[in-house]
Amino acid sequence: MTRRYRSQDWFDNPDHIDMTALYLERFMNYGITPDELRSGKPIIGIAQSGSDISPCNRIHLDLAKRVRDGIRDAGGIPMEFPLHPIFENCRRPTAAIDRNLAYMGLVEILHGYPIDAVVLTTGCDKTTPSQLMAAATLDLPAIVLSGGPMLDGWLDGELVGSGAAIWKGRRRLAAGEIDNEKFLEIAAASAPSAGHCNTMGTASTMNAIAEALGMSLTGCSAIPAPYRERGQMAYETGRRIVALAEQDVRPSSILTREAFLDAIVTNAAIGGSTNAQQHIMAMARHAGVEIHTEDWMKYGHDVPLLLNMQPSGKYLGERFHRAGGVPAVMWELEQNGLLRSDRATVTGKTMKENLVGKETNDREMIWPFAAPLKEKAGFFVLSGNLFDFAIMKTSVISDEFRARYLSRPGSEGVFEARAIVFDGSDDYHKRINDPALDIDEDCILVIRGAGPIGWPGSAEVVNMQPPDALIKRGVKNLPTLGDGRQSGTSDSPSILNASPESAVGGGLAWIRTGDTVRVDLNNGTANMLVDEAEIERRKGDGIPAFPASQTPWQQIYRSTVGQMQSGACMELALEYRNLRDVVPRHNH
Ligand SMILES: CC[C@@](C)(O)[C@@H](O)C(=O)O
Repeated sequence: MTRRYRSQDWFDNPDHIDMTALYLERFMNYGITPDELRSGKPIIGIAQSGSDISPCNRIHLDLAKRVRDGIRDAGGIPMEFPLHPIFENCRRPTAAIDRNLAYMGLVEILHGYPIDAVVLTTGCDKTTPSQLMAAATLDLPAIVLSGGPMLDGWLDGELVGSGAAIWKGRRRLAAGEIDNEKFLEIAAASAPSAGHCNTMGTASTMNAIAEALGMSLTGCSAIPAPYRERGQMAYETGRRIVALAEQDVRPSSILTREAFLDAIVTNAAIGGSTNAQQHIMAMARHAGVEIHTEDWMKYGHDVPLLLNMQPSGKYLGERFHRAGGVPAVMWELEQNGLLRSDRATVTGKTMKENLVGKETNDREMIWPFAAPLKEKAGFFVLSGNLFDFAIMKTSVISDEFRARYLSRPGSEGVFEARAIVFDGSDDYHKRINDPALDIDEDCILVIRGAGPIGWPGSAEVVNMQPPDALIKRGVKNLPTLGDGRQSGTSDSPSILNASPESAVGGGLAWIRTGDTVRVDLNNGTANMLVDEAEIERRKGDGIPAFPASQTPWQQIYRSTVGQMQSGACMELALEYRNLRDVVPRHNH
C-alpha cells in the first residue's frame, strides 16, 4: 500500500521547494541521497536508549544495526537518534525524575522531525513507559524492542539475581556474615553480561507489560540480551515496523482499556514490580484510557502468582525465556479466561492468536493456574487517614512475615505497630541504628518526603532494612510504609506509593514517632490511631521539610507532576494528543 507519509511534508513538498532543499541537504553529509528521502518510503525512527551511562540498554547500540537491516529489507529508511539516558541504579537523586523528561524529549523529536513510525528501544525500568507514553501522545505507529535481561548470575553454586542479591547482601553485611569485599563480589556476580536486571524487577516487568499490551512482537521481552534470538528479534522488529507504517497501525488501536487490564492481570501473575502501578497509570492516561484505582483490586488482586522468578520466586531470566517467557504466562491466563485477548497487537494478529500453542514445558518455572505458587498475588490497595491510596505487593509476603503480622489468632489480616518516622533516607540512614528509638518487632518503619514532589521524583527507599541488632536476631523484614517507591527486585512487603504524599499535606505529614498504625487487610485500610483533634493540632506544625530543588528541571518537574496514584504524570502534557497529525510550522 502506498500512502503519503508525514515525512513527505519535509522532503517532497512542491509548495515549499525552498524549504525542502534545506531539509534534504544536510542528510547528504552522511551519505543519504535525496532520491532515497524522496522515494516515498517511510522514515523509521530508532529511538536509541543505549549509551555508556545507560548500561542496561547499551545492547541497543548493537541491536540497532539489526533493526536497520530489517527496516531496509522491508522497504523503509532508518533514522536513529538518541534519547535522554535513564539509569536507575546510578542517577541521583532518583531516575524517576527522568521518566517525564525522556517522555517530553521523545515527544518533541517525534513531533518536530520527519519521522513516520518509530522503534522504541526499551530496557531499564523507565525507558519503557517513557517511550510508550510518548508514542501514545503522538499516536504514531510504534513498536517496542526490548534489550533483554542479563544472563543469570551465579556465585558459589547459587543463583544471584540483580537487586535481590544487593538487598540480601546488605542484610548479611549488617548481620556480620560477610565483609565488604564479599558484598562487592556478590554484586559483580549478579551482573554477568549485557542487559537489564535478570530478576523480575521493574525492567523485566515493564518489558513484559509492553508485550502484554501488544506493543512488541510475541516473545520479545524475555530473550536475554546476549542470546542470538535477541538480534533476530531486532531484525524482525525492524521489518515489522515498516508494515505498521504502511498500514498506519496506530498505538491507539492497540493501547485500549482491555490491553491495560490484561497488563494488570499479567503483572500479578509474573510477580511484577510495584513500580508498574504508576507506569501503567501514566501510559494509560497518555493513551486516553481510563484506569481506576479500583481496577488494581478488581482485576489484579485475585490473580495467582504463576512465575517462579525472583524476587517472588526462585529463578532468573534465562530460565524464564526457556520456559516460554511472557506468552507462556499469558497462555495460562488465557486458558482460564482471565484475559481480554481478542484485541489488536503489533503482530497484526490478535493477542489470542499470538498465544496459540504457547504452553510452557517447564512447570517448575511457570506453574499451572489450577495449582499456582501463590493465590491472590496481585497488589493490595489500601487507604485511610495516612493516605488515599497505597499498594502492597502481596506476592513477596513471606510465610515468616505472614505468621508474625498477618496470621495472629483472632486478628487474621490485621496488625498494629508503633511508628518510627523518618524524613527522607538520610534521616533513616543516620538514625536507624540509634538505640534510643528502641525499634523492635512491633514497629513499622515509616518514610516520608520520598514522593514525586518531596524527593523530587519519588525514590526507591521504602524497603527500609531493620536495625542491625534486629537483623542479627533473625528479623529480616519489619513492616514499612512510605510515600516513595521501592525496587521491583525487593522482597519487602512494604506499603508504598502512598498518595497524596507528605510534601503536599497527605496524611503521612501528620504522623509522629510513637503513634500506633493499624493495617487491616480485610477492609483495605491503614490508619494512624490518632484522633482528629490531635491531627488538626499537628497541622499547625506545618508540612515536614523536604530538600529544595537543585536543578532547573527539578523545579519544573515539581511544578508539573501529579501524584503516584495517578501515574506521576506531567499533568499539562495530558492535554496533548494525536500530535502526529499536528504538523509543525516550517522553521525558516
Ligand atoms: C537498583 C535498580 C532497581 C533494581 O531497583 C530497579 O531497577 C527496580 O527493579 O525497581
